[in-house]
Amino acid sequence: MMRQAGRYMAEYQALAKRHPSFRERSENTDLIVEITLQPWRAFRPDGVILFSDILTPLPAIGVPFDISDSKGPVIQSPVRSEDQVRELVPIDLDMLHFVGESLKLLRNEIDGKATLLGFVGAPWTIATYVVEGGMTNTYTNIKSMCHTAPNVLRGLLSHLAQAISDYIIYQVNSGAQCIQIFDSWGGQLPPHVWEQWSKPYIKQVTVPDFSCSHLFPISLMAWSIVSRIKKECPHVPLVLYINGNGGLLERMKDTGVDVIGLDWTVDMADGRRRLGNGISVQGNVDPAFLFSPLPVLTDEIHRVVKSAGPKGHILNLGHGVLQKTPEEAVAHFFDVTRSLRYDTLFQGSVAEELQPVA
Ligand SMILES: Cc1c2[nH]c(c1CCC(=O)O)Cc1[nH]c(c(CCC(=O)O)c1C)Cc1[nH]c(c(CCC(=O)O)c1C)Cc1[nH]c(c(C)c1CCC(=O)O)C2
Repeated sequence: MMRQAGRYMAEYQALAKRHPSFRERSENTDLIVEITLQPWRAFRPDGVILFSDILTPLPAIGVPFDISDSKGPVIQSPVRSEDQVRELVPIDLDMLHFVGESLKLLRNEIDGKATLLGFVGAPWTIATYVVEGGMTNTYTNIKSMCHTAPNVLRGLLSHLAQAISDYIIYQVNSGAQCIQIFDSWGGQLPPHVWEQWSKPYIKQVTVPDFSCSHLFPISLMAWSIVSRIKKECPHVPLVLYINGNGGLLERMKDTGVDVIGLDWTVDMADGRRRLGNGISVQGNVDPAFLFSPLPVLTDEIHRVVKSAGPKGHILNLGHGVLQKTPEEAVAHFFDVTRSLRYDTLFQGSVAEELQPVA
């Protein structure tokens, strides 16, 4: 369960008051470990997600950023020209030492009692921040770049895909046992545009793109994350999450990832039907149910688990925990989940049939 947009824990808010800079909170090993462990200590989930941000690796490729309380992520110099793309550097993992150190410490601390998750942003989603300079409702700068400066955008996405692949491998070598790829804003694209501008950089095949070779000799290939990770760390499950992915499910199937995150606008049973048996799913309780009376939340968890069926489902919210969510509702979510029993939920299905994905 993620708390990115939520910051719902009083303990986190108190720590954030003492350390008001997001960059400090997410780049100081002691703070990262402490914040990561807050929900683990409080709720004992099966998965512990590193406290970080999808934008954290940006300074290590030459793009400084900040996260302001009022505006969210801010990139001081948005990247929109060929020259700016050329100035990007290969990812300097030494600059991200705090991520590696934290993952190592967390693996020790968790001691096999939960799975430690790392995460990255997909190239398209990271590029929305790098090009727009921050959050946007319209994505007009980056969307128009697909037509006005396609080679510049391809160069940027290829650079990001390569950097993100290196960063995933670094997280895995440091102790991450599962990686979630957030293409949070992939759902802002018409599906055929997502196929062209996001999927190739995630997918399990390399897509030669020679049209820009005179501009970006190093990025002849659309760098694909999944193909590289599946080759170098075949044992690490990959989860792909796209916010608003109802229009994309069939198109996400052949990316090569192991699990597809569903947001709550997709009916779980429909989602499973559309995706077929070959792929696992994660989700998809509407985070707003955590504001409802607890028995309503209980029923909704049961409904989602039943609709997902007995195999290959990671129960989760359909997105992060919302701001101001009552902590007792989060505790209730985990209590209910722990009390679920396969034999009563899925009569006729035997527990041996279950194949955990992580
Ligand atoms: C798109 C995206 C971002 N960051 C992330 C995504 C993908 C997930 C999604 O689809 O929402 C991922 C993220 N960001 C953060 C986490 C940590 C997960 C956890 O602790 O459980 C994760 C998984 C910390 C954070 N990242 C951020 C916060 C809030 C700032 C703070 O606590 O000071 C946290 C805890 C800031 C951030 N960073 C980003 C946004 C949109 C914001 C929120 C801005 C706002 O609401 O003001 C970019």
